[in-house]
Amino acid sequence: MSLLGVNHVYKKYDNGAAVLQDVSFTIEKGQCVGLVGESGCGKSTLARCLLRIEPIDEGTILFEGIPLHNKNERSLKPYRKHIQAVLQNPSASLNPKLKIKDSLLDPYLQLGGQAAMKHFRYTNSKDFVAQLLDAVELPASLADRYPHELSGGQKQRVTIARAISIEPDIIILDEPTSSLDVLSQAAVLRLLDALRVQLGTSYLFISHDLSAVYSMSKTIMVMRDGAIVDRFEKDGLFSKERHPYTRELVAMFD
Ligand SMILES: Nc1ncnc2c1ncn2[C@@H]1O[C@H](COP(=O)(O)OP(=O)(O)OP(=O)(O)O)[C@@H](O)[C@H]1O
Repeated sequence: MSLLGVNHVYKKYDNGAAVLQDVSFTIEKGQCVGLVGESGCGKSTLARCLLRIEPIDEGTILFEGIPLHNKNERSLKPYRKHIQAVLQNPSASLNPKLKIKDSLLDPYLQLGGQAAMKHFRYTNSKDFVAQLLDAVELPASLADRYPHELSGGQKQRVTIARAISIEPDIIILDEPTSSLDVLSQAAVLRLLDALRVQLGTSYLFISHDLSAVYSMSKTIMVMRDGAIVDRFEKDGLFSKERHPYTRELVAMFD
């Protein structure tokens, strides 16, 4: 059984335009599935639907075979531990009034300090924060700073540390590097890849940047106007069988 199963999902906003159209895919344990498409095609809407920030109109979203799409906030709560997110803008994801250590502790404390851990060990809060900062290659001394005292790349590492702190099964990465400079982008992608291998986490890696998706993902899906128009294993990117739209993206990539 797949870790995440998305089946025939449709979504419209109140203004009526169809944003997601018959979207289906699966994610297996430890796998990175990439989703590429141009601005406005519906990528972030899909992320918000998977995170249940937005409801879907039709279809199913299953975690290990259990439907999530029809659960209310209360019955969804146990599943929040399994699916975390890292979004485009780290400044918006971190509470400016909280020190880094408090932001890092927040997901664990929200679970009532009950998260079952395989890789991190909670002995005390200081040590736990140090383990998390170390996992994202940041010095423990950043724990007492506020977000505005960190660079963009450091802030995004903190949001990654927050996401992995409760050892979720899946992380939805929605344009996680697009607000960073080129060097920080490459470093954050390398870090994410290493963490996937080390922690066995699965990713849905969403980006408009085909080269970033290509570097991270084993399976790649191409979205256009809310529909998945092509999907293939990474090795098949340059195949003649690719959808004409994928070939357009590849031509830009060259
Ligand atoms: N809350 C909303 N209400 C109405 N329409 C929306 C809303 N959010 C997004 N849309 C529309 O849905 C479509 C898809 O937007 P979405 O943000 O999912 O695209 P995207 O592929 O993530 O784009 P980008 O890469 O620019 O973030 C767009 O036409 C957008 O204008």
